[in-house]
Amino acid sequence: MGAPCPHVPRMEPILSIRGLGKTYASGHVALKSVDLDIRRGEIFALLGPNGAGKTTLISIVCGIVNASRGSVLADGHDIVREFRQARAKIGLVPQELSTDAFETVWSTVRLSRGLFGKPRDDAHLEKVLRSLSLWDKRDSKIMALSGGMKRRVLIAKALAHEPAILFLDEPTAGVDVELRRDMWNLVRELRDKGTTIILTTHYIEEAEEMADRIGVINHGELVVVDEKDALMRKLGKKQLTLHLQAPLAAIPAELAGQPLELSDDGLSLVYTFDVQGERTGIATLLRRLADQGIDFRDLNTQESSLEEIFVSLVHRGGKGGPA
Ligand SMILES: Nc1ncnc2c1ncn2[C@@H]1O[C@H](COP(=O)(O)OP(=O)(O)OP(=O)(O)O)[C@@H](O)[C@H]1O
Repeated sequence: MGAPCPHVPRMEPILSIRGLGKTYASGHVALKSVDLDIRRGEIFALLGPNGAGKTTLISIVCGIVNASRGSVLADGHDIVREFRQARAKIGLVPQELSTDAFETVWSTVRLSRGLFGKPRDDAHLEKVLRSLSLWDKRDSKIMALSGGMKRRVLIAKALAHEPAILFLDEPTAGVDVELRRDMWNLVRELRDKGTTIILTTHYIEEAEEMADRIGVINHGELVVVDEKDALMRKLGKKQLTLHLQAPLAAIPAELAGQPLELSDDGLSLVYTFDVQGERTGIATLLRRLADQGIDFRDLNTQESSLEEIFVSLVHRGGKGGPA
C-alpha cells in the first residue's frame, strides 16, 4: 500500500465501500459490486425503487448482514476485522421500533449508549433528548408515545453513542408533513454539528430538499452518484409552455421534427429542451411560430424535478436487467 502524499492535504472519506456484493442464500444477487465513498459531513441520499438493495447495503455496513464480497471501511476501520471500532462510529435509525415498548425513553437511550461500550454520560443523553423534544417524555414508557415520538426515540437511540455516521432508513415514511419538516430540520442540525448523514427515502422531495449528493441504486447497482445540483443540471430538462391566442388543430407541418407537443385543447404548445444544451433552439422556434402567424399571449418555463430524473434513470437502468 502506498503512503499518502504528505504535501497534498486530502480529506479521507468517512465511509469507503469497495466492490461490495451480496448474494443471498436463495441465490438472489441483491448487490452486484458497489463502490462508493461518503464524504465527511455530507448528507447523502440513497434512492432506489423497492428491492433495489438499499436495505441490504445499509445492513452490511451496520454489521447486520454479511457481505458476499468486497470491503467497507468506516472512519478507517474495516467493518469485519475491526467490527467493534467500526460499529461504534455508526448510528442506525431503522424503519421501525421493534423492542423496548415497556422501557422508558431514558433507560432505552442509556442502554443503547452502554451497548457500544461508551462510558455513562447523562449530560450527552440529556442534550440528545432535548434536541429531539423528548426531554419531557424521558420517564414515559415507549408504548405510551405517539408514532412521531417513537420515531424520535429511534433517532435518540442511534445518537446515544455519539456516532460520526448516521444512517436513516426511510426516516419519514408514514409521518405527517409537520413531523417531516421537523425531522428535516433535525437532520440538518446534526449535519451542521459534524455528523455525516446517509438516508434512504422513497420521497424524492426529501432527497431534493436535503441531500448534498445523491446515489441512485437499481437492481443492486449504483446507476449514478453525483452532487444533487449537478445531477439536476446534467440530466434535467426544461419545458417552455406557450399559451396560444387561438387554438391550433394540429402542429403545423413546418414545425414537424421539433420537440413540440400540443395540448388536447390546442391552446398550449410545450417545447422540451436540454438544460445543458448549448443552444436551446427557442429563438428559432419563436421565429418559426411568427412566420406561421401563431401568436401567444403568455409563456413560462418549468424545470424537470428530481422525481422525473429518477424515474428516467431507473427506467433506463432497468433495461436489460432482471425483471
Ligand atoms: N434474506 C433475504 N433472502 C433472500 N433475498 C432477500 C433477503 N433480503 C432481501 N432480499 C432480496 O434482495 C433484494 C434487495 O432487497 P433490499 O431490502 O435490500 O431492497 P430495498 O432497496 O431496501 O427495498 P425497499 O425499498 O423495498 O426496502 C430484494 O429483491 C429482496 O427481495
